[in-house]
Amino acid sequence: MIGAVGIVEAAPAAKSDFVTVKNTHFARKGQAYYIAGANFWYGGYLGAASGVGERARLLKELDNMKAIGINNLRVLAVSEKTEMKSAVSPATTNAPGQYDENLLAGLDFLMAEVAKRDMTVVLYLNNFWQWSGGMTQYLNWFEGTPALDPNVTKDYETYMQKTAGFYRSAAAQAEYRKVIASIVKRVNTITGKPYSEDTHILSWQLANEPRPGNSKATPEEKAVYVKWVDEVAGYIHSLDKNHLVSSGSEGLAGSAQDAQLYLDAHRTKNIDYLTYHLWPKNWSWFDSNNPGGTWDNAISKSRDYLNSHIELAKKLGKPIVLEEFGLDRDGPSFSIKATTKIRDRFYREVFEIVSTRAAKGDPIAGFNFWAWGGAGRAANADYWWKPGNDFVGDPPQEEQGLYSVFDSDVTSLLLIKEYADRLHGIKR
Ligand SMILES: O=C1NC[C@H](CO)[C@@H](O)[C@@H]1O
Repeated sequence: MIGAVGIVEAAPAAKSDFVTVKNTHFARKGQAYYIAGANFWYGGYLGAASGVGERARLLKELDNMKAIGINNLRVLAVSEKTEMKSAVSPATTNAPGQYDENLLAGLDFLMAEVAKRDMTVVLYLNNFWQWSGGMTQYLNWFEGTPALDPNVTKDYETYMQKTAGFYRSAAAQAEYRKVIASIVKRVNTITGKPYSEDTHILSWQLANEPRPGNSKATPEEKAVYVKWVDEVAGYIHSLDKNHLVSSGSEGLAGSAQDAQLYLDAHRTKNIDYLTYHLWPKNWSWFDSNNPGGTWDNAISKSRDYLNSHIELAKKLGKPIVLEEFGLDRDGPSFSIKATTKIRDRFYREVFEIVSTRAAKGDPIAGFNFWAWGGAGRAANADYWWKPGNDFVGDPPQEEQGLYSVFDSDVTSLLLIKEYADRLHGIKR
């Protein structure tokens, strides 16, 4: 198309080129679209032109993921500078209104390379946890409360209750919306394409694992959370008519075990599909020091969690994506030399349920395992991350090697490919 000044401009993408929801499934380019995805939180960091950027590594990681059928990446789009040791540095937001263009251009580079491989990306715009600064850092900026690091306080209940105060802070919400607008309305500096026109973005996601409060969240806290999800998702849709919006919820584990709350928070027309996460070890269903004695309990609860959330999606008539799940290496060990027999068995159990129910036509739209470690390697004997170290699938608040799938984990990669192929083969 010749523009007014004779510059050839790309014709706007057809609506069908974007991922859309068709009844209880995703559709893309006239076909049913299933996600065989990876969590790749640091993808934009690797894309930076300097500093933490490692563009050669990024291209290799994308090619290796593509080669095993991974078609979707879940990526951290925004991080906040913080004093907390458990958080990644640098950050895309150095202070309210001060954004790191080098890092944000890294996301541009990632999106340009994702497009070349015809992959899609879910971009999350905040974090309920501290490993990227997140909501607790917003509260430090705008309410003067300390940025809480549960790795230091060892008190998750207090952390969750305080962090949910983010939803009620007008000043924090105003900056959060400013950041959202700066990303959603961003023009990719590599491709020249507005993000709102990028058909390789599958959805904007409110945050990583937003929770209403702690396990004893009050009715008032739950109501604030439901209103926040609806209003922020509506705000994103007001900025971008093309893309889907999701919450980033873990499901019941992130909804104070309250199914009604999970349904109420995702009923709004502003939330296009449901998300859920599955963490048997984090939720104490599985003890990796006693795998034989806890496997049956873990897998039974996991199967129930996997299936019951698909039933909740049916209730709302929306697709659902299992966008996080993981288990640690045999031993347990953080070492890349440790085998992954138990994790592979768990992955297969998860993949079987997801792929079987997707093939049956149930509203499960796919998976993203947590998380792609690829060529990254832990740098320190204690397995903790320090600035300058490789990024791996485990963010800085966890040992580097805890849940990562590395490029040398051949049995895991073959398993992922087997089920990616199965999902890609579903015709609807
Ligand atoms: O979003 C998340 N869910 C679980 C991961 C592993 O514990 C964690 O690293 C991340 O905060």
